Amino acid sequence: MNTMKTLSAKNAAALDKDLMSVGAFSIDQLMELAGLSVSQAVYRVHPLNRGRRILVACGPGNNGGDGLVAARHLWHYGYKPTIYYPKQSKNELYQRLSTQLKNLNIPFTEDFPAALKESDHVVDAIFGFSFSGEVREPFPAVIEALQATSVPVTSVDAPSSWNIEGGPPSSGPGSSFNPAVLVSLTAPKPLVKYFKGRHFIGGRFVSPDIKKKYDLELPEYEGIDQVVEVGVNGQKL
Ligand SMILES: NC(=O)C1=CN([C@@H]2O[C@H](COP(=O)(O)OP(=O)(O)OC[C@H]3O[C@@H](n4cnc5c(N)ncnc54)[C@H](O)[C@@H]3O)[C@@H](O)[C@H]2O)[C@@H](O)CC1
Ligand SMILES: [K+]
Repeated sequence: MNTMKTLSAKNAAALDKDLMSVGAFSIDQLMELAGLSVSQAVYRVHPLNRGRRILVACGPGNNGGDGLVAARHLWHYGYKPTIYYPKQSKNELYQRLSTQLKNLNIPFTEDFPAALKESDHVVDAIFGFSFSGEVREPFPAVIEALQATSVPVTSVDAPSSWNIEGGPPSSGPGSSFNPAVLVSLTAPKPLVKYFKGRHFIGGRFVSPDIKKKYDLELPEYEGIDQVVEVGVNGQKL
């Protein structure tokens, strides 16, 4: 069993606020580091020779922003990302992240099933720690497609549709969704105990004070790495 200490949805949100107040980080900085971590995890599990076509599914919040950042880094590594971003935020930060991708001629698609058929790997950046309730439109069909596909999926912070504390929903979209890879940002959320697959921690921005305040148990990052692989199939590495 994975016995790592976890961070509840409520504490994850409080920690995020602390990073941006006492921590003096801007959201852009945190998102850049989160997205960079995700891109490094994808490079580890899916090196270029396994296929370059990466479909990045982005939701309406910061989890989606992490996906937009990851897509840009993946392009620079030599991948061919495609973005599915059906609920685009009007917030200036997201508009700039989208423009950065368009400046690299990275395509945006509205047809998720067709794009999935043409992909070698998927980044699930739809929902993170602020997800709650039942999946609303237009995402139920997307979650259904993710759980049915044989294309490997890397989920950012949470498998989208899973309850942050309770894991996969008991029925409906997501009830049999098991991504191959999970990148927990800052620290794992309680849902990790239901996750089977390769588990990474990313988001290398925690100070000793924050680590102490939230009683975090964080792995040692090596050298210049932005991710640490901590478990596979529920077993600690
Ligand atoms: N401190 C950290 O660890 C950091 C976390 N970041 C990311 O930020 C995420 C949290 O971001 P947010 O708080 O913006 O929230 P999320 O991106 O988790 O999701 C919120 C969005 O999803 C929508 N939503 C919620 N429940 C829904 C449902 N049932 N059906 C349809 N839509 C639903 C909300 O209306 C909102 O637009 C984290 O999971 C992580 O990916 C990074 O960007 C920055 C640093
Ligand atoms: K996600």
